[in-house]
Amino acid sequence: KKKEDDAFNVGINDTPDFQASKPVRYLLYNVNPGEGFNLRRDVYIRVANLVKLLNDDEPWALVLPPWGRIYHWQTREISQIKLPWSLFFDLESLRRHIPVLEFEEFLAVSEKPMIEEVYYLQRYKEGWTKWEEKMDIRECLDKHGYSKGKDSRWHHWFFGYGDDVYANKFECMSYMGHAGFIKPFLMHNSSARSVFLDRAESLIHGQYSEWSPLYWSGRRSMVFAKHLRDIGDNFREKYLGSTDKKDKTVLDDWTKMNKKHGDAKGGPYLAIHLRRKDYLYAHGEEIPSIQYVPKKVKSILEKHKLKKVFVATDSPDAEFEYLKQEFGEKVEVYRFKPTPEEHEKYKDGGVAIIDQWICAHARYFIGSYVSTFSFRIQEEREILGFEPEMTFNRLCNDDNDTCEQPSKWTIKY
Ligand SMILES: C[C@@H]1O[C@H](OP(=O)(O)OP(=O)(O)OC[C@H]2O[C@@H](n3cnc4c(=O)[nH]c(N)nc43)[C@H](O)[C@@H]2O)[C@@H](O)[C@H](O)[C@@H]1O
Repeated sequence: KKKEDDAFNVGINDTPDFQASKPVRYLLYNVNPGEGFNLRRDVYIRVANLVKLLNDDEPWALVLPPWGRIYHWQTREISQIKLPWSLFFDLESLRRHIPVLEFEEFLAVSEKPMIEEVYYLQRYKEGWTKWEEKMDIRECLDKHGYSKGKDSRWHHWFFGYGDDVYANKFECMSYMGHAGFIKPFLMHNSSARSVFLDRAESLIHGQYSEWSPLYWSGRRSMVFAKHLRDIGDNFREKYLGSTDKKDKTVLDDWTKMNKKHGDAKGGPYLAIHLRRKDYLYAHGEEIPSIQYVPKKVKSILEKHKLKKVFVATDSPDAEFEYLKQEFGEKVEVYRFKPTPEEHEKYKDGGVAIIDQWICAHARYFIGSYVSTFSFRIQEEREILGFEPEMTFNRLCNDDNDTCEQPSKWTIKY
């Protein structure tokens, strides 16, 4: 009990008095295995805000799902499972929003490596014709990867911890609703100390969408880990002539930041996120081919009197070298390459975050069509206080220069 309270109390400074009398409960979750890193970040905000709402009535802590087995993390030479959130994010900042703990911390405060109840969220078998919020325990519809052993325990991969960790109860739940809609169920239909919601992407934002201050509180709390920010900052200073003081992008405790559009100036470079690889199949018709990129970017460089371009991309080196050539000698083109030690330590996920961080500090940013990787950069720039015109941009395909530009999801406090 003592250990549990310690885990809950880390960083929480507004715990209402009545909570002291109730033992903390733990919410765990996971997302559809096929989803990428940046959609997972969005699902975190939904679940975090559910925990925020639960804490209005009783003490709950969110157990952070270890990172691993993400389709896009393709560097085979490095191990990329059981990664803690502290590798990518600043836990102190997350804890200024809600109580969180790493999965291994949860195991350490648990008497047994056991999760009491698992609910696997799924669709309604009969489909739906009108949107209404509802939830029902139902037969399982799809392959879910949980199996009941002879020991009556439920077994699963559990982020790579499945040899030890098990669940006592497993059920499928058809669910249609925003994240907060499951709160009464968690409070009144379950008394489990730990509840695991699998396929948590089924919980939608609802009224707590990108337009709401609550969304943005969750989003603002997702500050990148300092070791990654430092690498990005060093790169900015060394190659792009960019420092926070000069560029007016100084980061403070997020709960104290309230930047206005135009407060941030950004470094003297244009950044572009060029999503390639599987994107060419998924959205090939909406993005330009490599040789068109410089043609489309040059006029923007001239307009903003910029001579440096930073490229964040998942494309192979040869494609980047080709792009560099196409820009010609007058434009300096950069890409971030980690040292082997940095790559080993911070993984593909960390390298991608460094790319996002450098893009977030550019004077002008151009993203890729509907990429969640680009969306998260746009949000970072909203937090820093850039003019929306310098952020919500994308390149059209080769035959078009007047395609629809990204929606301006501006920050709300
Ligand atoms: C086609 C769809 O695209 C969706 O991706 P999209 O929203 O761009 O964004 P993500 O869901 O983050 O997935 C893309 C992943 O590819 C890598 N990646 C992409 N761009 C860069 C980059 O500029 N630098 C670095 N270092 N890495 C990059 C990175 O691992 C990133 O998490 C996917 O979530 C869906 O599963 C599907 O694949």
